[in-house]
Amino acid sequence: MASISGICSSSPTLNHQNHSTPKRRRTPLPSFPSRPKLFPPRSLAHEAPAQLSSITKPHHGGLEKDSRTLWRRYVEWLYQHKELGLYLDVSRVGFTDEFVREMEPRFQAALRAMEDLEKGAIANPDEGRMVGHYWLRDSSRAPTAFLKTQIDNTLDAICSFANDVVSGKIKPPSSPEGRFTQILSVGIGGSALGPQFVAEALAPDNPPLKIRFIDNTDPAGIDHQIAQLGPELASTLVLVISKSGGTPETRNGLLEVQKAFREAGLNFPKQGVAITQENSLLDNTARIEGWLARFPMFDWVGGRTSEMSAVGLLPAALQTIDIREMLAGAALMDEANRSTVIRNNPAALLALCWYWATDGVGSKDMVILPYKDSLLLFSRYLQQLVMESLGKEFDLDGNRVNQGISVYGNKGSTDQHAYIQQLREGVHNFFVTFIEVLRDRPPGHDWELEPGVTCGDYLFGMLQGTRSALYANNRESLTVTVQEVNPRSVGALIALYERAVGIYASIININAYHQPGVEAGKKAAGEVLALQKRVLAVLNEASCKEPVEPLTLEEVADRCHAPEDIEMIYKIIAHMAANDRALIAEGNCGSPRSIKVFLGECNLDELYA
Ligand SMILES: O=P(O)(O)OC[C@H]1O[C@H](O)[C@H](O)[C@@H](O)[C@@H]1O
Repeated sequence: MASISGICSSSPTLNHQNHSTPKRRRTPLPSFPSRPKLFPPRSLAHEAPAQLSSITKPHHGGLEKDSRTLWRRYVEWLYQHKELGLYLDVSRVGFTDEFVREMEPRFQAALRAMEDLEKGAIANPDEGRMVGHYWLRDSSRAPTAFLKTQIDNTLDAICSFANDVVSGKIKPPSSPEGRFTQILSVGIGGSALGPQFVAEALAPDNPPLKIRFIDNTDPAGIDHQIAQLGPELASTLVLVISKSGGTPETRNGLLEVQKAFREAGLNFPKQGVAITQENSLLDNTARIEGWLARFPMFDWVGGRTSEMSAVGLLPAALQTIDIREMLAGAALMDEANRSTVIRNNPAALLALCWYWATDGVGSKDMVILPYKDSLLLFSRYLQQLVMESLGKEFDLDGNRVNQGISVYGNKGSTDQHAYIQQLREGVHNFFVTFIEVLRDRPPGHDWELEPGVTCGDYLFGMLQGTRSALYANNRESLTVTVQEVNPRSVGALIALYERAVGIYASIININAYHQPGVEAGKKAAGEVLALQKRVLAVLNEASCKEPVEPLTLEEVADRCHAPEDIEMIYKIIAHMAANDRALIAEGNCGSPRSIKVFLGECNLDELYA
């Protein structure tokens, strides 16, 4: 049985007295008259970002290649958080001193805005909301006592519930094991990506409860998860996670899982947990149906920054991941990111490099390359955090900017056998962020597969070799180094990127905390389903005729009063026919007929042969 003491062992508040202010190590270097200019300075427009794209970045004919100069730059700019053991190396990004000087005022303004945000300002003006994910790891910073109490009580409830489940005190009503052995998480976007990343990074090899995810409305994917659970459905704790409580994919997943419970003769509410905003559709459903537990999400926590809320903390705690250590790591990183000195503020340093590398307009992609299997999902997690925050059509002044930075990557050295070829020699449309983990194996577990060389040495060599090879061909990179993958370092990494995105968003003058674009997609999906209902009604009516009245595609479109949607109508019919959807004929006109009767008339091969 897993030790339950490890879940929420340490004291609830941060041990502030040993918080060491991050120090920059200065190796005394031979003095030289002035720092070598790595690039001709480039003027930076201070106008609205709309003009930013007019900047013509000086052709990077070549980055500085002298090794002694690079060593000096490495030492000069290396950020170290001694207590976290986290380093940030920006030396392989070629920004100039002039660039840093020119950006200083904008960074000071961004850091002031971040300070206001943490004090409870309406930092999400489009939705009129505060932005409070930083309060989740240091509730003393919440702007009101009420919010602080909510945060603390929720954390205590999470720890208590998780301890009771893991210990078997809370158990499923009827399961051979007599305890919960599985977690089925149903959620999407920020209600899945954080829990998935953290599970992959931190779950023990044999956790007391193994987690799996339904994060889509794909029937086959849902069937696969339920089939893999098999009889263990009876000992599965189902977490239904949705901040809004109304996301269609999550709702569909819930309905499908509840159907599986019915068919297995199981009582879903006794194994269901809801994590959602209070009084949401999901919350009310869970309350009325008497689910096992409900945990709140707060409107001032966005989906993509919810890993330190119940969304991420409950699934992690149920896997015996030490969530208070995650929170502590994030809090230490938050503290470092409040420095007003750019070079002592790792999040500001990241944002500075992102701006330089992408001209402040996203001209290059962000390739995330953790050289550690357990961090495989970090890039998927960052895709939402970075792209849903920065990918915006308008800035805060209404200028059309079409901003953003594209993110991709998986893990090294594996990706060296996939796309690094293009990075090394091909189109130069990216910069790389290496995530380096110094410890290869737990102490005493290392093994030399050849004299003096371990597997981890190869991984280290591959990372360093790739960094050098890319830089030799003028490809810029950052390196974030942690000692090992543990709750504290994962918490710190999450906090580092949450803050860097927030600072960068201020620099480019956009709202990082709303997502208007996704509503458009949801609306369009609703229109397709509404059209499908009209198509079915038309075909049902026609199928009542004896003999069946075959309709042409045009006739179906006309009867749907949607002649302009003829292509979508064809796709709808083709999809339904591929799934053998029968027409449930209205009234009592015979047995249901296959929709294929109509597809014949609508077959493109015949129609437009
Ligand atoms: O947690 P939910 O309300 O179900 O939302 C799930 C996801 O839906 C949308 O895609 C939003 O853009 C995401 O930010 C959010 O994480």
